Amino acid sequence: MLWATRISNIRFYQYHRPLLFTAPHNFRTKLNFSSFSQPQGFCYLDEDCDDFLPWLEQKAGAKISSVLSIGKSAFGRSLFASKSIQTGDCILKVPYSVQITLDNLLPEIKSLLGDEVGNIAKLAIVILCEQKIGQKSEWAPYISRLPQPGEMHNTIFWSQDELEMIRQSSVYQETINQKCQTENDFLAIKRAFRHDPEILGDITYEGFMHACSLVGSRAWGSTKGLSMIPFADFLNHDGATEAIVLSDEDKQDSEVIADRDYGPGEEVLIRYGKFPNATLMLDFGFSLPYNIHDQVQVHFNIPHHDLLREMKIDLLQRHCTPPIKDVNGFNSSLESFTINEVRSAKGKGKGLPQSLRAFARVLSCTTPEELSDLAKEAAQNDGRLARRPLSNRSKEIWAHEKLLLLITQLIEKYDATIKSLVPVNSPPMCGRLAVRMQMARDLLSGELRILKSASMWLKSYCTTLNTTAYHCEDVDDYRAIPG
Ligand SMILES: C[S@@+](CC[C@H](N)C(=O)[O-])C[C@H]1O[C@@H](n2cnc3c(N)ncnc32)[C@H](O)[C@@H]1O
Repeated sequence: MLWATRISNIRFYQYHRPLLFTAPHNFRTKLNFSSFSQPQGFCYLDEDCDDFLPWLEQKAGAKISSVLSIGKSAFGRSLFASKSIQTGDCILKVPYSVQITLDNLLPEIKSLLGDEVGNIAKLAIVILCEQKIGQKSEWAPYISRLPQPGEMHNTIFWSQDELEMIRQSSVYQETINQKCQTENDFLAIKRAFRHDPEILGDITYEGFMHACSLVGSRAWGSTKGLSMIPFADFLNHDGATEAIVLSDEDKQDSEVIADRDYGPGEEVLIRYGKFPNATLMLDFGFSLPYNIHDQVQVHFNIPHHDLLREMKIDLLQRHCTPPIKDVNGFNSSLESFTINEVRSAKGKGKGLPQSLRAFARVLSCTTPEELSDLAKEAAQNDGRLARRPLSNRSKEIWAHEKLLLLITQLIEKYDATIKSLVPVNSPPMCGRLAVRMQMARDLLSGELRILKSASMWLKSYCTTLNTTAYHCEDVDDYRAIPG
């Protein structure tokens, strides 16, 4: 599903859709298995799916799983242990031959679609073609089990009023970008099929958007491209687990290895990726109440009234390393910065991204000489700009107080928005709105938590600068995370 590069910068965005990510099979040796069992959801077998695994195994001509059953969870279908599972057991193997990939695109359709149509859209067309032929489709038992539009909460389906709840977060803009991309793909497909109306001539934008969201939330990306992996895609997500979907090129299958023991009836979860709630909401239509991978995007501008604005922009651009990508491929570029939870306010541990602090130091310069000193210092070191504390204490304090002010303002806005969200149990709240409001609350409180941790760190740093003798080499070990 997600190898995620999320749009993170309104000015510099390019559209990369996250997809579930399969790791190569030998990745299993690196997993750090925990062996204790935690109680999880109980299994309510999904009788509608009794025939699903036998059908898929017959199609594959191979055993896929003898320890998992499809059941009902609080979040749609899910897989549950049907017998005891031990840490390290292979719990399912889905051969490539029963996965849906771009190879399933009919040649007459493939030849009509150019490169302007993305792979998610192309795989969505495969799904739409199979939906169109209904029970005659060789994939009917799978296609008929996919969630219906009304069951999905990806932010692309949210109304403008619902989106207003998350305007504060970067996911708002990302949703608009994703809608644009889907519209562009739809128009390109309509153009491609205009002379052959019998091929999906009746395709609607709503149907296409639904199919794209199904692919985005259930397809895995690997070296062999994008694939929908029936049965494995009934597994729900837990951001803390180590179990992921692995690809075995030699055996030509996708596998999952248990990262802990499970008792019969326990829900088995995997990790789709180390995704913050913003990504989970955009691409999967859910959020976690407490997400350890949460992060927040902040935007910082050089004011137009700054007399050195052009010089500063020029300097930053000359020293701008290629956008740093974190583990999920998120960008941290010139004026948009990704902040992860800052673990310690006491000088040790991870601090704010260095790129953000560097930006603030450049901003603090008031003469061309100061800017040129920063450029010289960068040339004498590793080439990166303003990574060391400024030699002038007041400027170093000013730069960090400026950041603190920005973060404090954001905290106030987040606080106000969260307070404006009506408690979920206050009637009359319809089901769909209640779910989306809770997602908005999870998202904003997670981002607020990150901002508060950054604020604590900055306050502590400024206090240190104000209260101790200033030797910029000493504060240099007040660690910041690379970025
Ligand atoms: C790969 S599918 C998993 C199977 C899905 N539950 C079903 O009914 O087919 C991914 C979807 O499951 C749901 N989901 C997975 N993990 C979840 C979680 N931890 N909390 C809420 N919803 C979850 C979301 O709707 C997501 O888009």
